[in-house]
Amino acid sequence: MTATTSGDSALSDEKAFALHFVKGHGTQNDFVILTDPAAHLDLTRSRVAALCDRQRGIGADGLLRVVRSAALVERGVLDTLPTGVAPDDWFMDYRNADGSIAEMCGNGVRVFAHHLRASGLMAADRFTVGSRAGARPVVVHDHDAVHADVTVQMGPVRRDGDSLVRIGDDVYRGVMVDVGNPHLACVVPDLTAADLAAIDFSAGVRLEAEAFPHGANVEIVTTPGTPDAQGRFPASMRVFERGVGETRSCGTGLVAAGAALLAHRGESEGTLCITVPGGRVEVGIRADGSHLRGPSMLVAEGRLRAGWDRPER
Ligand SMILES: N[C@@H](CCC[C@H](N)C(=O)O)C(=O)O
Repeated sequence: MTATTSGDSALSDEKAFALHFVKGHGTQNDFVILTDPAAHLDLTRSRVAALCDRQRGIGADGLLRVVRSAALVERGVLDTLPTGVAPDDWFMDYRNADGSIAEMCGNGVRVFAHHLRASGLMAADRFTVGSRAGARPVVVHDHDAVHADVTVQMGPVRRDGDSLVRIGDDVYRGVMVDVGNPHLACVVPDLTAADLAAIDFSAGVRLEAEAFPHGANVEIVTTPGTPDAQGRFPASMRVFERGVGETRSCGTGLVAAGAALLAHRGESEGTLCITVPGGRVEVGIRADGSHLRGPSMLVAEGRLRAGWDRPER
């Protein structure tokens, strides 16, 4: 998987003057969306990091490139199409705020699907979004130009044993969960909402390197409460994302937390309603897959100016 390097594809060339972007978020996990069907943009790590920087660029937790799946293979960005992804599917080419590539982004898929519907790139409410972790079927329950309610089928959830993370002087034990990307989901008995809010992520998180050779996202979660009228277990979560830092929500992290919460109850299937700093999302875990349902907002759009990524004079 390599980035394209041809001279006609730089984000800073004359074509970039007309490069349109949309800014959106899913429970305040925010993204810059660039529509680039034929994969002409050269998304180098430093350009993505500059664009996502909240001082130097537009600012976001991540970047979503809207691209035809086949184009990524033709341009050498992907070696082959991931499982279940068809050449004509729209592909969410996801990058973290530091410019690194991640396999999947659950909130990103919700916002991506909303953008496809709101922009007219997709005419149906049910379709499949390609990701590096494979095909992700979505349902856009309702939408307008700004708001949407979207369900994403998040695929299999694999629990891989236990590990720990150090945050400041505290040690949290958790379950290693693979949702296409790696997570350590720590359910902390007796943790109150106030305790959760008081956790200090400012010095980052320290994982066991042998458990996560490629790093991981870390979720700290309260134990599940009494089910609501729809039978959904409530819980609260904060997350520290690989390649980003603390974010106000993380869709794959919510699914990982859901699996860990159910395991904590001695169960393998169920539905949860998890509160994060940026809002509330429904998570369902079943033997044959998982889902994430929640809001998406598209809040702004604009154009990048040519030369935006050149150093200051
Ligand atoms: N915010 C995302 C996850 C994005 C990728 C993650 N930071 C990683 O590196 O795995 C989500 O909503 O799932």
